[in-house]
Order: sequence, then structure tokens, then C-alpha cells
Amino acid sequence: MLIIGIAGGTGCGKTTVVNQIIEELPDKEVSVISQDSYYNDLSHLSFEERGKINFDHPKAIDFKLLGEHLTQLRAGKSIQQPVYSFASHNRTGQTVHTPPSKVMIVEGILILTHPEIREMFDIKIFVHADSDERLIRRLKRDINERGRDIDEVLYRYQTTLKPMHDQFIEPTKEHADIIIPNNKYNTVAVDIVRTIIIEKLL
Ligand SMILES: Nc1ncnc2c1ncn2[C@@H]1O[C@H](COP(=O)(O)OP(=O)(O)O)[C@@H](O)[C@H]1O
Ligand SMILES: O=c1ccn([C@@H]2O[C@H](COP(=O)(O)O)[C@@H](O)[C@H]2O)c(=O)[nH]1
Repeated sequence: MLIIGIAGGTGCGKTTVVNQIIEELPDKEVSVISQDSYYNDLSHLSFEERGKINFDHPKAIDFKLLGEHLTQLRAGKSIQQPVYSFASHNRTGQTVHTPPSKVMIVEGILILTHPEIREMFDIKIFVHADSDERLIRRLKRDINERGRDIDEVLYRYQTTLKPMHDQFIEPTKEHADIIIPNNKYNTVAVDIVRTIIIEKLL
């Protein structure tokens, strides 16, 4: 099994890059795990209380469960990946059956901050886009797809997102084996990563 970790600040294009990489690859051979699925279970809190959580701090992530799941997958066992709802800031209670595959891609803003999780990746990738570009993309995406308004996105950006990015996320770039510049769509980098994966699948 080859486990690839793909990190980078919000809006840098991680999900887009992952989708581009797997587009032409056989479904059964490559699976994706999103760090978003491993936000802590916040069912004990009200919607208002959940909305005040700092979702950009490493403590917001259930790294224990993510580590257990990666260990199970490596041992050839399937996992039940939780499904997360950005609209309700919580796990939905549903899960996605995720079997082990030859290549597992794990993507998320904070996945390279945790030493033991980092150790589990055979290849570590950091996707880079400038912060103004990321903010523009985040505004558009969160308003169109995640049920947010402009005030919510800008408030979160100023209070937690930017400080947490500078403190925790940007420094993990130094752990990366590959840095993908993604201010513009980067088909060359996507092709290179796909080639590495195809070699593993042969
Ligand atoms: N290279 C790019 N150029 C322009 N827009 C992009 C690029 N990559 C991603 N996007 C757009 O930016 C938004 C955020 O991308 P996404 O892949 O969800 O980022 P992330 O998963 O890193 O938060 C999406 O609406 C996506 O379509
Ligand atoms: O309930 C939530 C949980 C997380 N967020 C924000 O999501 C991003 C991480 O996701 P990306 O897809 O990498 O952008 C993170 O910056 C959190 O602030 C949220 O808004 N609500």
C-alpha cells in the first residue's frame, strides 16, 4: 500500500488536485480519506456552540481515530469513514465504507501537523496558493457550497483561519517531499503525481 498525504491551507485546491489525480485512475485501486471526516464528534454541543469552535486548530481533529483507521487499512481491513456536514458543523452519523486499496490518499489542512500521522505517509505533498487567492476561493466556495455568508467567512478568516494557518499549517511545508504551486491549475504537477501512482499500480 502507498499512502500519500496532501496538505495545504484552506482553498489551496487540495480537493481539486486529488480529484484531478484520481480522475483517470481505476476506482478500486485508489481511495481518498478526507481529514474533514475526522473533525471531533460535537453532538454534545448546540449548533451555536459548535459554530464557535476553532476548526483550524489541530485539537479540532480526532487524530486518534484517523490513526486507527490508517492502521486498519494498512492491515488490509475496511473502515467506516465518518461523514461530516459543514452546514451543521458536525458528523452526520452516517459513514462511508472504505476498503483498503493499493493507493490511499489522505487530504486535509492539518494532516502534516501530527508527527505519528505524518510518519504513516510514504509521500507528503503540500499544495501552495497565495493567501489572497485562497481567501477569494474560500469565500466563493463557502457561500455557494457550505451554507455560509460573507460575514461568517471573513470573521472566521480573521479570528482563527489566518492565525492558525500561520502558526500550524504553513510550517508543515518543510515536511513535504513535493510542493505543488497552485495559484493556477497545475496539470504538470498532477500528471507527475499520477505517474508515481500508476507505477505503484503496475
Ligand atoms: N488552481 C485553481 N485555480 C482556480 N480555482 C481553483 C483552483 N483550485 C481549486 N480552485 C477552486 O477553489 C475552491 C477551493 O478549492 P478546493 O479544492 O475545495 O480547496 P481545498 O480542498 O484546499 O480547501 C473550489 O471552488 C475550486 O473549484
Ligand atoms: O464545521 C466546520 C469545519 C471546518 N470548517 C473549515 O473548513 C476548513 C477545512 O476544509 P478545506 O476543505 O480544507 O477548506 C477549515 O479552514 C475550517 O475553518 C468550517 O468552516 N466549518
